[in-house]
Formats: sequence, C-alpha cells, structure tokens
Amino acid sequence: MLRDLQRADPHWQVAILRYFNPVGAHVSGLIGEAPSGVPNNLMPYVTQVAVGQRETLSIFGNDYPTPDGTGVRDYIHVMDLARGHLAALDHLAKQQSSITVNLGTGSGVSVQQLVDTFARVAGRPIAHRHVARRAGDVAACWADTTLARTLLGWQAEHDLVRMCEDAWRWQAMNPAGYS
Ligand SMILES: O=c1ccn([C@@H]2O[C@H](COP(=O)(O)OP(=O)(O)O[C@H]3O[C@H](CO)[C@@H](O)[C@H](O)[C@H]3O)[C@@H](O)[C@H]2O)c(=O)[nH]1
Repeated sequence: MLRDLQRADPHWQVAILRYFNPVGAHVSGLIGEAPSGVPNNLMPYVTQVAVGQRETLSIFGNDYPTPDGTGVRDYIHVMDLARGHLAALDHLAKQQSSITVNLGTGSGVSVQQLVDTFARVAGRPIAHRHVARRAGDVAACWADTTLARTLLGWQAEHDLVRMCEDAWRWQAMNPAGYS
C-alpha cells in the first residue's frame, strides 16, 4: 500500500523498516516494556518470572533443528532500533527515494541462550520447563543486515548481555510496569 502511494504520488518517500525481535529498555530504567495481561513474547515473560510475577517460563519446543533445539531469533535492543529510524529518516532526506530495510543484529540467539544469559545478568535462576512447539513458530529467523549497513550506515551496537541488563533494570525498578 505504501509503495503504491509512493508510485501514485512521487512526493511521498517511504521507509519500510522490518523489525526483528525488539527487546531491552531505556538505560534509565524509566521506559520499558509493559504488556497487558500474559506476555506473548519471550523477553517480557522472562523478566516477569525474574521479578516473581510469573512462576515458570514455558519454552516452546526443544526439538527444532537448531544448535540446542530451541527456537532462534534475532533480538535487537530498542535503542538500536530507535537509531535505525533516525538513520532511515536521514536517508530519506538526502536520497529522495523509498526503501525497505531489515533492522536486526544479523545474529541468531536461541531461547535457551537468552534465558541463560538473562539468569546470569540478573543473578537469579529463571524457572522454566520445556513444552510443545507453539503453532505457527518457525525454527529460526535472523536478519540479513547488508542493506542497513550499506544504505543507512547503520548497525546494531548492543549485544545480548546489554539487552538483558537493560530489560532487567526496567523490570526490577518497575515490577508492576507503569501501574
Ligand atoms: O513464553 C514464551 C514466548 C516465546 N517463546 C519462544 O521465544 C521465541 C521468540 O518468541 P516471541 O518473542 O513471541 O517472538 P516471535 O515468535 O519471533 O514473534 C515475533 O515475530 C512474529 C513474526 O515475525 C510476529 O508475528 C510477532 O508479533 C512477533 O512478536 C520463539 O522461539 C518462541 O517460541 C517461548 O519459548 N516461550
């Protein structure tokens, strides 16, 4: 639809940004993720277990064709994602053309890896059990970041440890989210 709009009226320039798996929080611990109800996504579920709000994380599937059998995703820190938006706006202002770009780190991280890293960072175990695969989940998905680097001069800077540190700081400072 956006591409059609741009074709119909070339005054429009469109940046389609393909987010991978945004996680983390602002370093201040004041802005973070507070899903309503039971979180669907992995990181907020993990942080809620860590803070004692939920008992046990269910890990969906441990028989995927991945190094440890759990699903692999490309988690990206929200602050890197924010910088990606600025880089895209800069590009639109300078190049006057529309773009579609992946915003990810380019690296895959498994559910088990994320849980283990978070537990280490938070200094507490994350109770978890392995359950059946979740319907509709793919085994692995990560970004090809070539275009983001070449077109926008952008790449992610925060690693998994930093994502976990910032997510944990936010949740520890705000156990009940914004309420
Ligand atoms: O309680 C949970 C939640 C998630 N997972 C696993 O953790 C990984 C990440 O899951 P999640 O955080 O839900 O992200 P995705 O499954 O990658 O879903 C994202 O990517 C989808 C396709 O791009 C979008 O449709 C969704 O809205 C978006 O959240 C997957 O392997 C899940 O199976 C668990 O094991 N337990």
